[in-house]
Amino acid sequence: MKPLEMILRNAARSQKKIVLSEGHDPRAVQATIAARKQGIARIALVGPEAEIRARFEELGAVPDEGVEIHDPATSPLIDELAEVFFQRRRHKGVTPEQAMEAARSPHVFAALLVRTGHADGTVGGAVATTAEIVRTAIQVIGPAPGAKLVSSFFLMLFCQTHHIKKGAHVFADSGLVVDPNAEEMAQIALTSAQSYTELTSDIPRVAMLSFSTRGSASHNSVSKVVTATGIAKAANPALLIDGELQFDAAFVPDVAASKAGDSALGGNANVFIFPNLESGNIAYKIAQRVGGAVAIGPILQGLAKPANDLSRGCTSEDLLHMIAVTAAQAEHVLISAEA
Ligand SMILES: CC(C)(COP(=O)(O)OP(=O)(O)OC[C@H]1O[C@@H](n2cnc3c(N)ncnc32)[C@H](O)[C@@H]1OP(=O)(O)O)[C@@H](O)C(=O)NCCC(=O)NCCS
Ligand SMILES: CC(=O)OP(=O)(O)O
Repeated sequence: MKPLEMILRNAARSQKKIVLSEGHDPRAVQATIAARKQGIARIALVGPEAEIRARFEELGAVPDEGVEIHDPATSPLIDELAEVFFQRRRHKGVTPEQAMEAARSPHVFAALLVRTGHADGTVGGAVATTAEIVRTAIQVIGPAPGAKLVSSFFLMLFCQTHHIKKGAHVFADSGLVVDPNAEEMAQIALTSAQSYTELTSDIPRVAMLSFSTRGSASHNSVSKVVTATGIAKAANPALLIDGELQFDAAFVPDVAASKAGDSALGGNANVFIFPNLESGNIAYKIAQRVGGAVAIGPILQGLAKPANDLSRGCTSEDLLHMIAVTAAQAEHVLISAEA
């Protein structure tokens, strides 16, 4: 089964409640209608109620029983949520009044719904910037137990006829950590490998990317990738990981044979770890806009509960896919908690 079909099918089976923090955006309402029609998830839309209802009317639809609308301005949950925010941020000098003001912001309200168990995961960022969505997720939901670094990845689906290699690939970090040091790059690799397995049920093959393969160039940034690879290998000796490699040596078996004949990846990596956000963000947009890949993300990893971002250039279909991915992550949070 194709990875996206599998993710959509698993989401439909789990029936999670996913919050969209930009509930008034036409793409959010379109994605809600599609998610309900395909039975992918229950949806909570956060935003001004009148505007959200107007969007449904414009689309000739009405919210069904699987859709909740939460208007922070009138919500009966606001006191409970503001108190939770206050308790989470009082050590930073936040006052109860400031907590109430923060809780009325749709992104904070949505993250608080997840934090308090009123919903299973949240999606925003079709309008807001990544920085706003990520800061809210870190502050309200917080890192998973034992996780030091929150990072992000794109699930890249190569499914066009011209894609020689089809299937799901991970590009990380393409959305969040701007300039990771070696320790952080190793952490991104380890978490991304785990995310790949969670979403595809497949074995991760991790390439640590650089502009150099096996010492073909020498520079501090190349050394960083070599060190990061060593740290990740030491932390998880069973992980199939190699670096430093250029993208062609990680993706094209013939090039791998000539540039890195000893590589255990053999030019068949499926998880690509970029040395910094510049390369990761630019690479995903080129693969999407020139290469025709489906790009789902930025998917956040290392959080206690799922909270995901979008590109402001996203379509309602991208949002639908992100709802399904968020539901899949929520299912894994549940499984880990039960284990
Ligand atoms: C995500 C981002 C906003 C965090 O930036 P920041 O300036 O460090 O944020 P702040 O200093 O306000 O930190 C907010 C909190 O998050 C924590 N934090 C920041 N980055 C973190 C990370 N990667 N993992 C875990 N915690 C993190 C900080 O420790 C801080 O915690 P505190 O408030 O409890 O002290 C920043 O990394 C960023 O702008 N990234 C690029 C996003 C972007 O533009 N991407 C391109 C488009 S996708
Ligand atoms: C992920 C990303 O690049 O987001 P945006 O396009 O909104 O900046």
